[in-house]
Amino acid sequence: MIAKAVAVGRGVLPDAADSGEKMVVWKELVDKVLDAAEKCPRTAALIYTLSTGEERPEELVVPDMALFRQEHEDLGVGDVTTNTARKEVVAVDRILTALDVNCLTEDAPAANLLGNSGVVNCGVGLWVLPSFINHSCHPNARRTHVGDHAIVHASRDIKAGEEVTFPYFDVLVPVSKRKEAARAWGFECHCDRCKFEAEDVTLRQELMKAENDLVSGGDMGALVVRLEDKMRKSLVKERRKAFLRASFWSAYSALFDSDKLVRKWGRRVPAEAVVAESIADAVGGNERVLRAMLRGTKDANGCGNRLEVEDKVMRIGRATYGKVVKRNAMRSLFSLTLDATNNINL
Ligand SMILES: C[S@@+](CC[C@H](N)C(=O)[O-])C[C@H]1O[C@@H](n2cnc3c(N)ncnc32)[C@H](O)[C@@H]1O
Repeated sequence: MIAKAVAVGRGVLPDAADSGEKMVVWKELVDKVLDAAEKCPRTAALIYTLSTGEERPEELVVPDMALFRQEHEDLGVGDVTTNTARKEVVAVDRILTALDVNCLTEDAPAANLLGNSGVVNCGVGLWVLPSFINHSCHPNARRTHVGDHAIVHASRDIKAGEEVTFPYFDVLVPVSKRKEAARAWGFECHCDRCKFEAEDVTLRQELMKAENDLVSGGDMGALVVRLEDKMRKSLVKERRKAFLRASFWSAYSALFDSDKLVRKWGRRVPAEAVVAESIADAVGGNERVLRAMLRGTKDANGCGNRLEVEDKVMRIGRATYGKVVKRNAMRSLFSLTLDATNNINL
């Protein structure tokens, strides 16, 4: 429990009700991983394939996929990877850095957490194959956690040969914020969306002004109208429009959240569901986009007839929670996503 601390201010103090509670989840995970690596050479070999975030790109060897297959257990690990076979005793430091870089948390922007009866543990875990998934600000995948399972699924259509990517951090923010977040991870993001937003000379002035206005507050409706006008006049293509709408998502949602702003600016901006749909097509579905789509489709403004609306909502639902979720379960998820009063009847 949080209480008045012995030293100063507040602190965490256990009371009788906390007996048996886990104190340090991370340590338990580390102990389990080290134990598994000591007992099982294949597990150790798998963990040694992971990046520590410190290698030069040319040092990163593409692992033999045979290592990821169950039947590999019978083959003996020594002849499969070159950089792991020598390790007889587990390299604790190596494993700790790999865990730091590769552990997935359930509260990450790319994750949904299902089946915990509403209790969010924000747990941490290591899943080796998903650990190879890189970040993009134009991501195409998310994951859904159910118990110990991490299900990786597409959040928009993926072409054959296109790299599967997660958002490691919130991508519904402007490019400078995303650059900061990538730096905290220790890399520079060079995805197509970042390149466009950082380098487009026609839009540079407008985007800088919009970012400043976003920080300083003010009328978010005016910001959105200016951005939409500029994109229309500069003949910005749909995909790029969607990138910018995603970057200034907080301004769009502030506008759509306010009846006053909708009355003032509503006729000069695309409908909420249209914005949500374009963002989902470009950066994948997520709960915030889904919520906007559900709310925006209530008046079906610019979204087509009822069947088309249903189809679009289901598509973003599948992008958010995965295709494995059945229609009835999806309805329940929608009602959890929206508050009960806004519930839409699909
Ligand atoms: C979970 S690993 C992803 C797989 C990693 N690329 C590998 O080869 O094992 C995370 C690390 O990958 C690198 N990374 C991920 N996304 C990146 C991106 N968009 N640009 C540059 N490096 C990235 C960073 O070094 C990051 O710390």
